[in-house]
Amino acid sequence: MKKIAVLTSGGDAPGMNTTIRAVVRRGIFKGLEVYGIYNGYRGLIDGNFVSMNLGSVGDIIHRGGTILQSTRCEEFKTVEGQDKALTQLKEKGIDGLIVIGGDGTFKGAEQLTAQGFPTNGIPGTIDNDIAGTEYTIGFDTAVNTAVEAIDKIRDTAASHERTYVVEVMGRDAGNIALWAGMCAGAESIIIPEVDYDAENVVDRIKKGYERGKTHSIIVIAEGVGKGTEIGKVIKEKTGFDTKVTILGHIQRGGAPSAYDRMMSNQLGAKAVDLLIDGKKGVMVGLKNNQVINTPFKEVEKEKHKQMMDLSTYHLARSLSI
Ligand SMILES: Nc1ncnc2c1ncn2[C@@H]1O[C@H](COP(=O)(O)OP(=O)(O)OP(=O)(O)O)[C@@H](O)[C@H]1O
Ligand SMILES: O=P(O)(O)OC[C@H]1O[C@](O)(CO)[C@@H](O)[C@@H]1O
Ligand SMILES: [Mg+2]
Repeated sequence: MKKIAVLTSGGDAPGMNTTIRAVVRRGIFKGLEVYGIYNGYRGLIDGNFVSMNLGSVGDIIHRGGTILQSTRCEEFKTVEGQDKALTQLKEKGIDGLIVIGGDGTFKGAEQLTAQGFPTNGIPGTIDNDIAGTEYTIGFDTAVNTAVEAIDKIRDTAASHERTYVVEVMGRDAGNIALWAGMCAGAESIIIPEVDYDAENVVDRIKKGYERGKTHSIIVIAEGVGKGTEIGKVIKEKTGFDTKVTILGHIQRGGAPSAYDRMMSNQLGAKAVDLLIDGKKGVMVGLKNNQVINTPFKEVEKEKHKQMMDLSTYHLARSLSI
């Protein structure tokens, strides 16, 4: 292994830059040449490669976003697209690839691996929805952003005796909603992993007002449906002044938290070390506080929904009566 390349793909996540830095610096430390690929799989197909040195990743450890840019690339899902990518890697003399992204990104990496190109993955997505790891880079920062926002909403909600529905990100997973809802003391948390019971949500709001609460906060994961629809139902059924706030992409930006930076460094370096040791076709991850690796095939097979530990959800409910 002499030359490796790194790319970021799918939705960006705080910590991607720290991870790029870790990959580049660990690679150089281990005597490798390291290339960056711009725009994820799009840049891989187009041959948009750049040579990276120690200075290329200076002053990015604390920055949100990704200096390599990220895209969603439909062409890469086709055999023709993957062939073009493999030709580029061959022409540039690259021996190994590291992809930073989410579940979709690893499906792509699995294809490259199946076609014989050594590829490893690092989980980078705010959703924390990847099987084979208990943590994905960016989740902690996103949750903290959501909690900070909900704390602010609570101030104004209390002043005006309002009910707020706050929609947070999570395409198919309720992890951000669960953590942010629990940490911000939401009355109800609505996530795709648990059947939505509108009557129960309304009931909890009414009971809260009856015992003198001045506000209610309902956190909903976007994967369940539109917060605006739920807001309408709550308003109709309670008669309370109900507002809806969609936090949106604010959750994807900002400086990575210390925890995200630590994970970026640990997982980034491990992905490089594994390639050097000849271990390929795996995603690095965290289990029981240990850095582990899981074959892409298994990452795909396991369903994240079945992995979610719902004890946290039930605990949150018991604390928000
Ligand atoms: N089945 C597949 N085969 C080949 N490539 C794929 C496949 N699925 C996804 N990809 C590639 O990975 C890219 C990123 O996937 P996707 O848009 O699902 O984001 P992700 O990696 O899951 O990240 P996030 O969910 O955090 O946004 C896609 O645009 C596509 O190029
Ligand atoms: O930025 P885009 O392409 O609209 O993607 C939004 C999606 O990406 C994520 O932020 C990360 O997967 C999801 O929570 C969200 O559904
Ligand atoms: Mg995904």
